[in-house]
Amino acid sequence: MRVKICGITQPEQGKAIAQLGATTLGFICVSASPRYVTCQQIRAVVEQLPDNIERIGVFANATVEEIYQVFADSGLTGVQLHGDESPEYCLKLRQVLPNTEIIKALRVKNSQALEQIDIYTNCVDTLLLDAYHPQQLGGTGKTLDWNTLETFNPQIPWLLAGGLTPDNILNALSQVIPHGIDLSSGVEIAPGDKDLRKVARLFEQLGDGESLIRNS
Ligand SMILES: O=C(O)c1ccccc1NCC(=O)[C@H](O)[C@H](O)COP(=O)(O)O
Repeated sequence: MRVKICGITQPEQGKAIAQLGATTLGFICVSASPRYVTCQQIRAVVEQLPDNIERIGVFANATVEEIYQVFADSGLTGVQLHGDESPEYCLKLRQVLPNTEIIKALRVKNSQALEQIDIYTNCVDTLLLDAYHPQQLGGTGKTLDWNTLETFNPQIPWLLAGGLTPDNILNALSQVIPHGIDLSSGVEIAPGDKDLRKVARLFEQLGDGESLIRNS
């Protein structure tokens, strides 16, 4: 199973989290976030990582040109769109960054919100479902209603996000079958400062629950 730990800010923490088993690290490129990192900070983390670790830049309502510039300067392998980006915008970004994974995050307010997801399946590589929060775009620690996702089965891979922790991950994965998971505040001491003991416990839980994780 793909495991993305998001909101990495420190090189030693990025390296340790990759060693613990993360397949993917996320970097917040949204300046209003307390987890915001510059290209220089992303590069400092990337330099510590083995090549097989995916490195995703998280953007919200940025211009294609802004994303291109950060992408060129920081050693990212993919882009996560966490704002109100349209399918047309996603297609334009795909032209500008071919051979780059594009993840569209959708903040799910209710079960109707799931209906609009189909319009993205031809425009991006991966979907990410996050919890809705009226003021914040992400990293909120709020969980989705996993019951509403029991039959969710889009045509492209998807990641479950939103308030996941080492304590609730097996419960979530007993109800929902994503291709991967994404955690941020649930493995933190403070925004941007990851708690390596919590990350280690997450991987212990995932190891213990292997038989539950049907889509690994
Ligand atoms: O994490 C942020 O600060 C953030 C700010 C603006 C846009 C997106 C942001 N995070 C996106 C993520 O991928 C988080 O991992 C996701 O929202 C889950 O967060 P959490 O509920 O804390 O696990």
